[in-house]
Amino acid sequence: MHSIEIEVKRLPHAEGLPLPSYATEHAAGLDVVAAESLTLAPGARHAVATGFAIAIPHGYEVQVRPRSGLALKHGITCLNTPGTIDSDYRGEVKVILANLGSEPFEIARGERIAQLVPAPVQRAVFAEVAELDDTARGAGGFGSTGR
Ligand SMILES: O=c1ccn([C@H]2C[C@H](O)[C@@H](COP(=O)(O)OP(=O)(O)OP(=O)(O)O)O2)c(=O)[nH]1
Ligand SMILES: [Mg+2]
Repeated sequence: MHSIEIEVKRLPHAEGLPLPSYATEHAAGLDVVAAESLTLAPGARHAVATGFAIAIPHGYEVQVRPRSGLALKHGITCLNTPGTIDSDYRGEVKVILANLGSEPFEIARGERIAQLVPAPVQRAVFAEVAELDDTARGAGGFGSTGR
Protein backbone atom coordinates (compact mmCIF):
# COMPACT_ATOMS: atom_id res chain seq x y z
CA MET A 1 0.00 0.00 0.00
CA HIS A 2 1.21 3.52 -0.83
CA SER A 3 2.58 5.50 2.12
CA ILE A 4 3.67 9.11 2.17
CA GLU A 5 6.66 10.09 4.27
CA ILE A 6 6.15 12.63 7.04
CA GLU A 7 9.21 14.05 8.75
CA VAL A 8 8.88 14.06 12.53
CA LYS A 9 10.97 15.91 15.08
CA ARG A 10 10.93 14.75 18.66
CA LEU A 11 10.83 17.62 21.15
CA PRO A 12 12.79 17.50 24.42
CA HIS A 13 9.76 16.75 26.58
CA ALA A 14 8.96 13.66 24.48
CA GLU A 15 12.03 11.77 25.59
CA GLY A 16 11.19 8.11 26.10
CA LEU A 17 7.80 8.34 24.40
CA PRO A 18 6.80 6.42 21.28
CA LEU A 19 6.29 8.41 18.10
CA PRO A 20 2.89 8.04 16.37
CA SER A 21 2.43 4.47 15.20
CA TYR A 22 -0.16 2.10 13.83
CA ALA A 23 -1.57 -0.32 16.42
CA THR A 24 -2.45 -2.98 13.83
CA GLU A 25 -1.33 -3.91 10.34
CA HIS A 26 -4.16 -2.15 8.51
CA ALA A 27 -5.13 0.56 11.00
CA ALA A 28 -6.10 3.84 9.31
CA GLY A 29 -4.86 6.07 12.13
CA LEU A 30 -1.50 6.38 13.84
CA ASP A 31 -2.05 6.46 17.58
CA VAL A 32 -0.54 9.44 19.34
CA VAL A 33 0.34 9.62 23.02
CA ALA A 34 0.20 12.45 25.54
CA ALA A 35 3.52 14.05 26.45
CA GLU A 36 2.08 15.40 29.69
CA SER A 37 -0.17 14.12 32.43
CA LEU A 38 -3.24 16.00 33.51
CA THR A 39 -6.73 15.65 34.87
CA LEU A 40 -9.55 16.89 32.68
CA ALA A 41 -12.55 17.98 34.73
CA PRO A 42 -16.05 17.45 33.32
CA GLY A 43 -16.68 20.16 30.73
CA ALA A 44 -13.00 21.13 30.57
CA ARG A 45 -10.75 21.22 27.53
CA HIS A 46 -6.98 21.27 27.09
CA ALA A 47 -4.49 21.38 24.23
CA VAL A 48 -2.54 18.29 25.18
CA ALA A 49 1.14 18.24 24.26
CA THR A 50 2.32 15.38 22.07
CA GLY A 51 6.02 16.21 22.12
CA PHE A 52 6.62 16.21 18.39
CA ALA A 53 6.44 18.45 15.34
CA ILE A 54 6.02 17.33 11.75
CA ALA A 55 6.59 18.42 8.16
CA ILE A 56 3.80 17.04 5.98
CA PRO A 57 4.44 16.92 2.21
CA HIS A 58 2.62 19.69 0.33
CA GLY A 59 -0.72 18.47 -0.98
CA TYR A 60 -1.49 16.60 2.22
CA GLU A 61 -2.87 17.36 5.68
CA VAL A 62 -3.01 15.31 8.83
CA GLN A 63 -6.36 14.93 10.55
CA VAL A 64 -6.44 14.59 14.34
CA ARG A 65 -9.30 12.34 15.35
CA PRO A 66 -10.63 11.04 18.66
CA ARG A 67 -10.32 7.44 19.82
CA SER A 68 -13.71 5.77 20.01
CA GLY A 69 -12.91 3.87 23.18
CA LEU A 70 -12.18 7.04 25.14
CA ALA A 71 -15.28 8.66 23.66
CA LEU A 72 -17.63 5.80 24.44
CA LYS A 73 -16.31 4.85 27.86
CA HIS A 74 -15.33 8.25 29.22
CA GLY A 75 -16.81 11.01 27.03
CA ILE A 76 -13.33 12.15 25.97
CA THR A 77 -13.19 13.60 22.47
CA CYS A 78 -11.24 16.01 20.31
CA LEU A 79 -13.24 19.21 20.55
CA ASN A 80 -12.29 20.39 17.05
CA THR A 81 -12.56 17.03 15.38
CA PRO A 82 -11.23 16.40 12.88
CA GLY A 83 -8.36 18.67 13.80
CA THR A 84 -6.34 19.91 10.85
CA ILE A 85 -2.55 19.93 10.75
CA ASP A 86 -1.46 22.11 7.84
CA SER A 87 1.54 21.05 5.79
CA ASP A 88 3.27 24.34 6.63
CA TYR A 89 2.83 24.00 10.42
CA ARG A 90 6.09 23.41 12.28
CA GLY A 91 4.92 23.86 15.86
CA GLU A 92 4.18 21.08 18.30
CA VAL A 93 1.19 18.96 17.34
CA LYS A 94 -1.43 19.32 20.05
CA VAL A 95 -4.60 17.38 20.70
CA ILE A 96 -7.51 19.50 21.91
CA LEU A 97 -9.21 17.08 24.26
CA ALA A 98 -12.56 17.82 25.88
CA ASN A 99 -14.28 15.92 28.64
CA LEU A 100 -17.97 15.59 27.78
CA GLY A 101 -18.43 12.98 30.50
CA SER A 102 -19.56 13.45 34.08
CA GLU A 103 -16.37 12.30 35.85
CA PRO A 104 -12.89 13.83 35.97
CA PHE A 105 -10.60 11.97 33.56
CA GLU A 106 -6.93 11.36 34.30
CA ILE A 107 -4.57 11.28 31.35
CA ALA A 108 -1.18 9.72 31.99
CA ARG A 109 1.94 10.75 30.07
CA GLY A 110 2.42 8.09 27.40
CA GLU A 111 -1.27 7.23 27.16
CA ARG A 112 -2.77 7.09 23.67
CA ILE A 113 -5.18 10.00 23.35
CA ALA A 114 -5.98 10.40 19.64
CA GLN A 115 -5.11 9.18 16.17
CA LEU A 116 -3.62 10.88 13.13
CA VAL A 117 -4.96 10.24 9.64
CA PRO A 118 -2.98 11.71 6.73
CA ALA A 119 -5.21 12.80 3.84
CA PRO A 120 -4.81 14.45 0.44
CA VAL A 121 -5.90 18.08 0.25
CA GLN A 122 -7.99 19.51 -2.58
CA ARG A 123 -7.43 23.24 -2.78
CA ALA A 124 -9.87 25.53 -4.61
CA VAL A 125 -10.19 29.04 -5.98
CA PHE A 126 -13.49 30.76 -5.17
CA ALA A 127 -14.73 32.35 -8.40
CA GLU A 128 -17.28 35.07 -7.63
CA VAL A 129 -20.45 35.09 -9.81
CA ALA A 130 -23.69 37.13 -9.79
CA GLU A 131 -26.03 34.10 -9.88
CA LEU A 132 -25.70 30.40 -9.15
CA ASP A 133 -27.42 27.70 -11.23
CA ASP A 134 -30.83 26.30 -10.19
CA THR A 135 -31.06 22.90 -8.50
CA ALA A 136 -33.89 20.72 -7.16
CA ARG A 137 -32.66 21.31 -3.63
CA GLY A 138 -32.24 25.02 -4.03
CA ALA A 139 -31.77 26.64 -0.64
CA GLY A 140 -33.33 23.72 1.23
CA GLY A 141 -31.12 22.25 3.91
CA PHE A 142 -30.89 21.50 7.59
CA GLY A 143 -33.53 18.77 7.51
CA SER A 144 -35.52 20.01 4.51
CA THR A 145 -35.84 16.43 3.19
CA GLY A 146 -37.34 15.16 6.42
CA ARG A 147 -36.06 13.87 9.70
O1 LIG B 1 -5.99 19.68 16.60
C1 LIG B 1 -5.16 20.49 16.18
C2 LIG B 1 -5.49 21.51 15.28
C3 LIG B 1 -4.51 22.38 14.86
N1 LIG B 1 -3.22 22.25 15.30
C4 LIG B 1 -2.17 23.15 14.81
C5 LIG B 1 -1.70 22.70 13.44
C6 LIG B 1 -2.45 23.55 12.48
O2 LIG B 1 -1.75 23.69 11.27
C7 LIG B 1 -2.55 24.84 13.29
C8 LIG B 1 -3.71 25.72 12.91
O3 LIG B 1 -4.89 24.97 13.04
P1 LIG B 1 -6.28 25.57 12.53
O4 LIG B 1 -6.12 26.17 11.17
O5 LIG B 1 -7.31 24.51 12.73
O6 LIG B 1 -6.55 26.68 13.64
P2 LIG B 1 -6.84 28.25 13.47
O7 LIG B 1 -7.64 28.62 14.65
O8 LIG B 1 -7.37 28.54 12.11
O9 LIG B 1 -5.38 28.83 13.68
P3 LIG B 1 -4.42 29.53 12.60
O10 LIG B 1 -4.90 30.93 12.53
O11 LIG B 1 -3.06 29.40 13.20
O12 LIG B 1 -4.56 28.79 11.29
O13 LIG B 1 -2.69 24.45 14.65
C9 LIG B 1 -2.88 21.23 16.17
O14 LIG B 1 -1.74 21.08 16.57
N2 LIG B 1 -3.87 20.38 16.59
MG1 LIG C 1 -6.32 28.09 10.29
